[in-house]
Amino acid sequence: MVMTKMVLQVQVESETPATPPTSLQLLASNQTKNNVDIGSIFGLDVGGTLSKLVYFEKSSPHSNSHTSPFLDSRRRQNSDIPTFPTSPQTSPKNPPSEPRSKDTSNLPPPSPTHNHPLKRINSLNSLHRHSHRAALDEFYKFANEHNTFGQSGIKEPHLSFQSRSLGGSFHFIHFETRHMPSAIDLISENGLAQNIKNMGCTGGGAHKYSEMWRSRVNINMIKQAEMASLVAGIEFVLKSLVGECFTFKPQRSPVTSSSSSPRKITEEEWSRKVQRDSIRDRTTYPYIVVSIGTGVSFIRVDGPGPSQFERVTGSTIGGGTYWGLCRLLTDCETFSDVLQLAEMGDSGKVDMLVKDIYGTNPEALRKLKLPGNIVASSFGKLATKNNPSDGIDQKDLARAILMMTTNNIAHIAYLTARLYKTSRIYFIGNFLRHNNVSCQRLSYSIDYWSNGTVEGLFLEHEGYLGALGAFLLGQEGGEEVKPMKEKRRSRRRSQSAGEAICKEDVERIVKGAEKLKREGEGEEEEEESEGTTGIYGGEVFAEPKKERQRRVTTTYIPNM
Ligand SMILES: Nc1ncnc2c1ncn2[C@@H]1O[C@H](COP(=O)(O)OP(=O)(O)OP(=O)(O)O)[C@@H](O)[C@H]1O
Ligand SMILES: CC(C)(CO)[C@@H](O)C(=O)NCCC(=O)O
Repeated sequence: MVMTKMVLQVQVESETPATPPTSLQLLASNQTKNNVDIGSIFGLDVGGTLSKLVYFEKSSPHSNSHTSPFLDSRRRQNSDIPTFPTSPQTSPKNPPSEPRSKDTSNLPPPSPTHNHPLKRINSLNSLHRHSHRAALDEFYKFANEHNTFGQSGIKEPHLSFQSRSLGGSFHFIHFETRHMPSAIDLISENGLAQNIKNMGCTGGGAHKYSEMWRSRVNINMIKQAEMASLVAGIEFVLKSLVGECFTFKPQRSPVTSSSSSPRKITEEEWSRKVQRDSIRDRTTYPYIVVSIGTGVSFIRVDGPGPSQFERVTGSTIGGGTYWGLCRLLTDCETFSDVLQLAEMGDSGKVDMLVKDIYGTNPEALRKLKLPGNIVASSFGKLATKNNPSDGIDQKDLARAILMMTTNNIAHIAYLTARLYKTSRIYFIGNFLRHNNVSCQRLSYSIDYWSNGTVEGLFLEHEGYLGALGAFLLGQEGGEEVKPMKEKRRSRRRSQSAGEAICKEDVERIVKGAEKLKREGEGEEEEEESEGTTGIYGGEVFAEPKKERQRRVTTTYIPNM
């Protein structure tokens, strides 16, 4: 039976909340603030869908060490350090109860950067004052007593980590951005606003909601640029935390050159979670960051400096697309419900495969250089059926939308990495939260297309890097960090939101495509000899005639 929701429920949600402040809020905003400002413990990232709040809990001189699956880099220089183990059975988000030990003492200490180990952290030092301590204790009591807040606030205690260099712990909360007015109310109603004057904030909402924060609770948003915050957060966790970075690899060992017969590599096998090393030295750069939020941003990071990055392109097909379409086409009410549904679905019922177009004639497929069972067109099968919904469940739709979104991102990420000659792509953003299907598909796709020369990498704090960055940059004086080549940004971007690619993007892509074509022509014989390859289907055929060339600079930590 067709389960597709046929009725479109139009929910009008005020974009810029128009509700006037309540009397309580006005009272709060008019309140004379204390001579105390604990705002420097926060970093807020207000995105198109989710708002992420990081707060830093300064350790009191006698407090015990906070228990956390993550360790900062100072500790990893000792031997026998427990790390975040990686095994096929281990969910990336659920660390097993007994961490294994691994000697990482041979790793060099992290190189100092603009944001590590935060020497100029005067704003945090002032928090030791008696007056601040009382305000902090009040906030920590409130925050630590709850795991949920208001309409959609959720604390994620498993992500908390201690930073010895900063002398305290980071904690993580998120809520839906559409509930911003009630989030501000919550702060106000609990008497927390009077001790906060300035707060580091990033994301589009740092601008959009700044006036609301000021008028309702008299809190000033110290705005940090979105991409600079993301990069600062990434650099910080990569240099500071053991167990932060991981990828997925196949369960079986890769095909060897000695194998003579064609071998199927199924996507299902690409499920072995493997821990990856953090940033070691300059050879890590450049790398690509793909931030999969509501929309998708692609950033090239050239070095550890505060402005050594550039947002090189974007895609409108992101987490918002996935969640938006699923809300329309399924009955799921939460993002985690729809991910669970997708895990059970079969996108093959919806997607049109190459063999649906070509038939199974091996000669024709050989000429096309595509195997028959890869996807030719996402959702294409529905275009040619008499009744498109026949035999299709919500779970199949959820899976197909997930695959379509993920494949599209993987494709752009791979081309971006080729264009900028990088071997590392860090995928971040809350679209990947508890989303093993997409993480595995991204790892698999990137490895496959690049012939093992580029690696898709993931971070445990994937959704909080902007918030962490806003906190960190705020400590450094609160000045907005401008990306490199800011001047080039005077390039004309279309005013139309729908027109995602600007002229320079097109020129770059065309140049890149021409270059790839030239390279491809030069390598034609080699390509031929590598046999038929393809991706997108439930499985991929690889007919390698020679061993893959691995040029990945990442140090491989053997899976234990
Ligand atoms: N609880 C949730 N509610 C809604 N979406 C969720 C949830 N958890 C994960 N997601 C996914 O994460 C996406 C938002 O990710 P993220 O928080 O990184 O982006 P954002 O900051 O809101 O967006 P942008 O950076 O584009 O402004 C959603 O579009 C959805 O795909
Ligand atoms: C608008 C932002 C940067 C907000 O985070 C993000 O949603 C995005 O990168 N969207 C894609 C926009 C583009 O097409 O470049």
